[in-house]
Order: sequence, then C-alpha cells, then structure tokens
Amino acid sequence: MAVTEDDVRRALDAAPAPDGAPSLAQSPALSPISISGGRVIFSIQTTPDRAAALEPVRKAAEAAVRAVPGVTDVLVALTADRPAGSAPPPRPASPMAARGGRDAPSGAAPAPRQASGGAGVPGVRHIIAVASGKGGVGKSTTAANLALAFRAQGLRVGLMDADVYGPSVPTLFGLHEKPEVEGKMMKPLEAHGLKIMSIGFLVEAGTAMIWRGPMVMSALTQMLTEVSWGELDVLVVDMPPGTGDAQLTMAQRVKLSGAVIVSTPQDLALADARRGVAMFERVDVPILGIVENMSYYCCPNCGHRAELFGHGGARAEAERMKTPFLGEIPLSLEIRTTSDAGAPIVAKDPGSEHSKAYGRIAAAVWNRLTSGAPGRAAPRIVIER
Ligand SMILES: Nc1ncnc2c1ncn2[C@@H]1O[C@H](COP(=O)(O)OP(=O)(O)OP(=O)(O)O)[C@@H](O)[C@H]1O
Repeated sequence: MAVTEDDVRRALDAAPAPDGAPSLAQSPALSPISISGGRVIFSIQTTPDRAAALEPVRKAAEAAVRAVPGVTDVLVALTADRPAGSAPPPRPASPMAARGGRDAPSGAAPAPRQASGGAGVPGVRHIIAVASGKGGVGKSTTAANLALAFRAQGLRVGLMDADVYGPSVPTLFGLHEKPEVEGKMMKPLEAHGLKIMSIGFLVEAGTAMIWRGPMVMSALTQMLTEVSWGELDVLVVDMPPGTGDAQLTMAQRVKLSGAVIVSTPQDLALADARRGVAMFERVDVPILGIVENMSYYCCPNCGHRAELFGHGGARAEAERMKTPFLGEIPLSLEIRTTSDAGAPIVAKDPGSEHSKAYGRIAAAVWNRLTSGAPGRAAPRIVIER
C-alpha cells in the first residue's frame, strides 16, 4: 500500500509539537516530508540548546509514523542552524568505521528551508553537484573535466568525489595516496591545479563497503567540513548515481548553488535524468542545466561526426523541462583513454575540440552561477538516529 503525505500528516496530528502548536502536523517546526516507497523522512527544527529536551518529541513522531500502514522505515531528525563560529555537533560513525560495516536501513533527514549566508563551507563560494539518475553515463568524467575547465578559466577549483558506491576520481587523476592530516583537518590532494578529495582516499581500494545512511551523511559532512579546502570559487561534487541518501544529504546539508545533470541520449537514461532533476527540485536545489554525454560519435582518425541513436534527446528533454541545455560531449576514444590514464582530456590536451566543448559548458555554468541564480540554506543536523 502506497504511503501518502496525507497519511503521515494525519499520524502527526496526534503527535506533540516542540513549540506549543496543537500538534506536530500544525507546527512550523515540521520540515517538508520525504516519502520514498515505505520510507518516511522528515525533521523537526529546533535550537541546539533544546535538542536533548526534544528527544521525546522526536521519538513520539517516529512512533506515530511507524504505525501508519505501509510504512517500513522512519527517520526523524532534530535540526538546527549552528551559530557562526560555534563548534560543530558530534559526528556519527566515521567513514573509516564503515569498513566492513553491517547492512542496516539507511536514511537521510531533510531539513527546513532557512536562509543563511555563504556556501556552508568556509571560503567556498559555490558548491555544485554533478549528478545523474543512473550509473555509467559519464558523470565522473564530466565532473572531472568540468572542474579542469573551470580551472583553465582562471578559477580556484576543488573536486570532491562523493560517490561512496564507486569513487572514480582516484583513477581519473592517478591519485592513490592518503591525504595528510593537520590537526583536525585533512589536506586535499592536488593535481592539475585542482584540490581533490575522494572517499576513495579514505577507504582501502577493493574493500567491499556497505554504507548505512548515517555513515554516508557523516562521510560527506567530513569531506566538506574537515578538509582544508581553502579559498575556492567553486567546489565540484561528483555525486553517486541515483536519487538516494547521498543526494538528499548533499542537498540538505550544504548550500548547493545548483546541480548539473549528466545524461546519455538514450531514452532510458533520460527517464533517469528526469528523476534526477525532480529530486533536486524537490529539495529546492536549482538545476544549472543538462549535459548530453556520449552524444555523437567522433572518429579518432578523420574527425567525422556520426550521430547516434537518440542524439539530441537531452536537448529536447531540457526544453520540455524548461531547464538549460549546457552542451554535448561526443563519445570519443580520447576522452576514455585520457581518463583511464589518470589525466582527463582537459588536462592532457587543453586545445582539443573536446576540451573546448567542456570549456563552453563550464562557461555556461559559471554564467548561471554568477547571474544571481538562487542558492540554498545550510541547516545543521543536531541529532540523528
Ligand atoms: N564522452 C565519453 N566518451 C567515451 N567514453 C566516455 C565518455 N564519458 C565517459 N566515458 C567512459 O565511460 C565509463 C563510465 O564513465 P564514468 O565513470 O565517468 O561514469 P559515471 O556515470 O560516473 O559512472 P558511475 O556511476 O559508475 O560512477 C568510463 O570508462 C569513461 O572513461
């Protein structure tokens, strides 16, 4: 039986509120409710000093929703904005502790929309997510080349590989050492003028990882807040494919300036891309645009361009969704071999046609970022299950 928001709200009509409202359902402290299958996630806004006292309210809300027919998993978090300059709240499990972790229901808590200044990471002007609805469409390749193209345009750039399920950035940049730790902060590695951090630097290569939702949140938060990124114009985040916990975590934890969606021309990937767009829209992250990757075939010998089945689909879809179309990248052996060899094409051959295509996409994204496209607030989660 499909769970609806009305079902959840009816259950919360009998749950206590933190602020004197007749019920949690009627309280402004209640965040938007996220429902995915039988999983229900929401948060209750509070102040850090009241977090402990409100634990019974959180538990009562969880129990009320758990009793709704069809609900299989509930995650309710208390959230608060941390005053500038104060210490961060304690973290849950660290990514290192995730090695060999047990399977468990996962979840990420949505947060109320509240305005706050900056990107949420000190010194970082814009954080953008590069995402795709499904795996293998070239999201990591696009993120890496986009970051390099920003750099080529004189920007100070970081690249954060948040793909907890299959980090590609270590291979893309031929980086395999562990980051140095200075005090409580990790130093990002550097390559081709980019500051780089990957979940792949923190876990053993080839280790089978089972990530629980809170671990994903913890790992991503650490990579954002416990890495000395320094002053950056833009931090490009290579997201895990799909529309799961990590995406929600990023969208809720950090003030994302926007998301770039990567798709291949085929209809199936486009349907996935549509889901990706919808997910970011649901959490109020502006879509900066869609990139069509492996758009057409470029012959390595004669440069002849052959159209592929479905070519142009992303442009048409972007128009239908009233989303900017950022550009197309061909299916090219050079793009693949340079990436596999640890120096993506924009680093290896900056003057090539393909690098220019990435440059045009970077310029379009930067244009959107600096033309006043709205960003999102950065809430702090105080307590999580
Ligand atoms: N435009 C392209 N032309 C040729 N090969 C490409 C292109 N884009 C990506 N590839 C290749 O496709 C494979 C998958 O790319 P990539 O890892 O970037 O995808 P992804 O969407 O990030 O995948 P995952 O979901 O597994 O992280 C890689 O071998 C990469 O080199």
